[in-house]
Amino acid sequence: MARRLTQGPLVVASHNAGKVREIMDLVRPFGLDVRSAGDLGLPEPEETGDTFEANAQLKARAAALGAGLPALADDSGLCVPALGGDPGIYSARWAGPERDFAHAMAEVNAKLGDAADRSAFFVCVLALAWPDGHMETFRGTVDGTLVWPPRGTLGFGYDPLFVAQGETLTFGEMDPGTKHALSHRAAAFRLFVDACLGNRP
Ligand SMILES: O=P(O)(O)OP(=O)(O)OP(=O)(O)OC[C@H]1O[C@@H](n2cnc3c(O)ncnc32)[C@H](O)[C@@H]1O
Ligand SMILES: [Mg+2]
Repeated sequence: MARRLTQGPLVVASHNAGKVREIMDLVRPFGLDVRSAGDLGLPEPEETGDTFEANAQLKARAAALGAGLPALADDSGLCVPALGGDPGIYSARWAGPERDFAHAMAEVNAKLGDAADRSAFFVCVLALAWPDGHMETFRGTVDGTLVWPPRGTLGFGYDPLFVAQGETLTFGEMDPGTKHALSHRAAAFRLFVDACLGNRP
């Protein structure tokens, strides 16, 4: 049995504005009092793990200890089988310190070259840590293909490159509500809700 999150403040342990916006959208119907790590002035820990789980857990743990509150962290990325799973856990790092995703998307496309396999999937691991060290972890994925050139200005990160299976618009062209019906983040979030909130509207 997962530990339930009862009412009270929850920290969203991310410094990525796009992610924080999506997580706030997903959390809003549950009426939780949510604060972001940035609002609380929490530092951004170094992501030294070699899995999405390890990185999500270290971010959640650092924020829970820093704030003295339960904290939800998200570690996510784009995995491309033809590139051996890259950029994967290095998705943010491929964009460099400037977080230049035009550059990162061009890098993915250049490395793919004329590969026949343009399949890709997004992964999102959510980790919920309490200040006493308890942790719950959830993983969601979404399969799709990569287009070139990038399309759309909605979303963030690699969204303009990615068309989910069965769709025609990229995540960058979709309104947020449509992305939430399909995304890796929403899939992980549903597991989190079922396990830890249990009052899905
Ligand atoms: O660690 P935090 O502070 O949460 O922010 P971050 O941007 O560094 O986040 P990650 O370490 O998890 O890196 C994941 C990167 O993968 C990309 N990514 C994750 N989810 C995405 C999504 O829904 N759409 C597009 N790109 C996404 C995005 O570029 C992120 O920067
Ligand atoms: Mg990060």
